[in-house]
Amino acid sequence: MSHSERMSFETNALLTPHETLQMDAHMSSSLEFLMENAGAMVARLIRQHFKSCRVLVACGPGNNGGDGYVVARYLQGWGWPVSVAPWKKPQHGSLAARAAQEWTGPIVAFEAAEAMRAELVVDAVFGAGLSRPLPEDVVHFFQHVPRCVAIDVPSGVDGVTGACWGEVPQALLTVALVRKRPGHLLEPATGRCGQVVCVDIGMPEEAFSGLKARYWENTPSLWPLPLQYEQDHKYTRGVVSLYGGAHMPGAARFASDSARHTGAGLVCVSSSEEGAALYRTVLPGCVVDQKTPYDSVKDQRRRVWVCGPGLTFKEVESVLPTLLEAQCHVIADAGALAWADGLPEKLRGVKVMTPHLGEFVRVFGPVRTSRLEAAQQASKETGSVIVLKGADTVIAAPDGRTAINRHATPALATAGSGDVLSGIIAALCASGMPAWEASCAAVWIHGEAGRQAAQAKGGWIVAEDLITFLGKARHAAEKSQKLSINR
Ligand SMILES: NC(=O)C1=CN([C@@H]2O[C@H](COP(=O)(O)OP(=O)(O)OC[C@H]3O[C@@H](n4cnc5c(N)ncnc54)[C@H](OP(=O)(O)O)[C@@H]3O)[C@@H](O)[C@H]2O)[C@@H](O)CC1
Ligand SMILES: Nc1ncnc2c1ncn2[C@@H]1O[C@H](COP(=O)(O)OP(=O)(O)O)[C@@H](O)[C@H]1O
Ligand SMILES: [K+]
Repeated sequence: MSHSERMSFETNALLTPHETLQMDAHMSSSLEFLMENAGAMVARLIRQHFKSCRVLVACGPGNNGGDGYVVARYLQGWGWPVSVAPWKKPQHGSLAARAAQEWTGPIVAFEAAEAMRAELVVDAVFGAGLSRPLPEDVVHFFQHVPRCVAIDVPSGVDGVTGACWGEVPQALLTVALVRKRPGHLLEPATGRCGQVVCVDIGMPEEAFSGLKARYWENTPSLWPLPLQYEQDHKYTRGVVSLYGGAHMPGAARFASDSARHTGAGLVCVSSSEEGAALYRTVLPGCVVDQKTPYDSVKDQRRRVWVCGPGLTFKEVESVLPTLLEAQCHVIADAGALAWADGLPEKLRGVKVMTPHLGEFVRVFGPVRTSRLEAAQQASKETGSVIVLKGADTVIAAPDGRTAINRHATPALATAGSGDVLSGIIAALCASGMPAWEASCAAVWIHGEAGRQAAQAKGGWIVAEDLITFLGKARHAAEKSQKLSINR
């Protein structure tokens, strides 16, 4: 197995059900051993999280159900009162059927009355590969469950998109096997999973051979940040440019301050005569000029641009086409996205787009699949990195790599927070990071700054607070990277 293959399935890689099936096919002779380990690990976690109580294990006909029978056997072995409720029996001769045969304890009907009698229900009905609506009797059963622990996912969760095939069980704890799945990190599934704990079931390394990770949880090990060197000067750190609008200077201010606080060597702001006078006063740390976009792009150091925060349609119209023609690295947000209302081709050549869902729909039309797939599709079609913002921000690259970020806080839901993000992305692009890595890193640093600011300020912050924590947030990412290298 090559180094890059091993790296690509590091612990922050996310496994799709399809990849799991490929692994299982590769490991067919060890599946019984893996199921035994999976069941044992889930049982151990239950013992860690709960006191001995009446447990009902709800088992489906597939391998998820097979894991359930093993859990039941372990808990019973430790003296817990356990029953199993099979939704449907496993197919004769299957792996799950063998696990079921080894269960010699009580078997009860799969019905709501049994669910109500239990103090804890283990959901081993369906795993993450379910691709049709939950059967009604399963929904009805779980409506009467007091406390629930789910194996793999709560039954009915789509392991890739995080969509729910109907009313899925509400788990307190979800046990992911081998690696988390994208769906564990995406709404609405995240809200149904409770705490997600990933367990090692002894999957051998060769099971990953031939597989290439495409999904990752956004963590600092995904994107090495450039270091500071003795010989650094402002131009080696990178220059960020932006066009400052004459009507909403706050947005340009947030983006430019954020770029500076994240480490950009220099931030240049071009504006109209009226705007430039204002920006000279409010942005003393930036170089402010009245150059036309046409003249600005002649300066080869000014390759990275934020376009959109605080700009009107007319202002975008007067700037963005010139930047794209000059093949500048453009981070398009806010006004630039509104300018492309229903016409994503107007943004062709943009390196990174940072829409929230409303802006995304405005540019690309209604989301008919899932947010995840829609972002991936839009990225593939436009050739831009799409940062689809939200509590579960999706960062999709045109080549299919997709990161999901949960390193954030609801404290970020404050006006100007998006402008801050575009400034961070620009600073990291200007430092030489490729667009997808820069975007992932920026989203993480943004989330970290939000968390630190919220902690310092008692939970309620504004965009200005966020900016003051960006240096510390970048440092936290660097520290985490050093730790993972030394591990
Ligand atoms: N490598 C790993 O990570 C390991 C993973 N392991 C475990 O494997 C689990 C995945 O197992 P799995 O592939 O058998 O899927 P799972 O969901 O159990 O069963 C699907 C079955 O349900 C049936 N079915 C579905 N919907 C239905 C409906 N509406 N009405 C009727 N039937 C319906 C469906 O029928 P079919 O679609 O064929 O008609 C099929 O028979 C995973 O979650 C994890 O717990 C471990 O064992 C160790 C190693
Ligand atoms: N509930 C939340 N949890 C985590 N992050 C959030 C939440 N709400 C908003 N954010 C983040 O805050 C930022 C808001 O951006 P945006 O909506 O563009 O704000 P604005 O346009 O006012 O600057 C995004 O990065 C988004 O991911
Ligand atoms: K399940």
